[in-house]
Amino acid sequence: MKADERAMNADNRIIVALDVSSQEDAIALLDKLPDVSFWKVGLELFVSSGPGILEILKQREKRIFLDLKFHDIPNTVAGACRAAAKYNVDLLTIHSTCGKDALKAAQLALTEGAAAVDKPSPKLIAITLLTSLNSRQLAFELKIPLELPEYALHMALLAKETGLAGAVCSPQEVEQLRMSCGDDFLLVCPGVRPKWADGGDQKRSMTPKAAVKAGADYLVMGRPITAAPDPVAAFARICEELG
Ligand SMILES: O=C(O)c1cc(=O)[nH]c(=O)n1[C@@H]1O[C@H](COP(=O)(O)O)[C@@H](O)[C@H]1O
Repeated sequence: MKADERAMNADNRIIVALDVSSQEDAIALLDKLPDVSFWKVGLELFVSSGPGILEILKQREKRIFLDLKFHDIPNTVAGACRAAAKYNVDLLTIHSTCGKDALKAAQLALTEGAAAVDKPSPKLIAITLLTSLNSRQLAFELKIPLELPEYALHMALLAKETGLAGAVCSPQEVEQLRMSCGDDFLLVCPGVRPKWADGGDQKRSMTPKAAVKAGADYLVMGRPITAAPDPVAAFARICEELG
């Protein structure tokens, strides 16, 4: 995505996470927030209610981020990507820590899978380091000897070198990743928190405005909107803060 495309409306930049456990609850959120144009279907909803929600989102002409965070051997992630291609979603996730062979196999299978069903290929984006982890956990639980920013950059570059379309990173690393990965590399940031929202389990947060200023193409937000007492007002307030 080029810089001019990045200068889009605030509400087009926000991807709202449909982190609910049933299709009925998901539809209730879609009904409540008709102005949201980009939705994320993640593990909770996909595992509990299957792919039906994707068809519903398509019927409503919404863009879809299918966040299944694949993490497996090359043959398995390739099979999963080939199968996911038929859903005709916009974004799909895989962990960079699968390694280059798996990332390459996944990208190739996704492209082939999309061509086989005559659909555009979803953009495959790689998780660098989950936003729920901090540098202490990286060092002492995961035993990664690199500093956190260096590790996140390394994971993003692995994805870029393998031909993936972009990466998922915390807003705290997005400026550095943007500088190193260039303007054509899609950078999607979860772990975004307005000042007035609860941080929850997110450890490397920034405000929506700061994240965009630092170079994020898209912001992924769930609870600050969906668990707010008034989700419509929360979404409107975030759009207003983004300017
Ligand atoms: O891939 C993701 O979207 C993701 C990656 C990551 O590192 N951290 C992260 O929070 N996410 C997702 O972003 C969403 C954040 O939700 P909230 O914390 O409720 O805003 C959740 O659906 C997470 O699964």
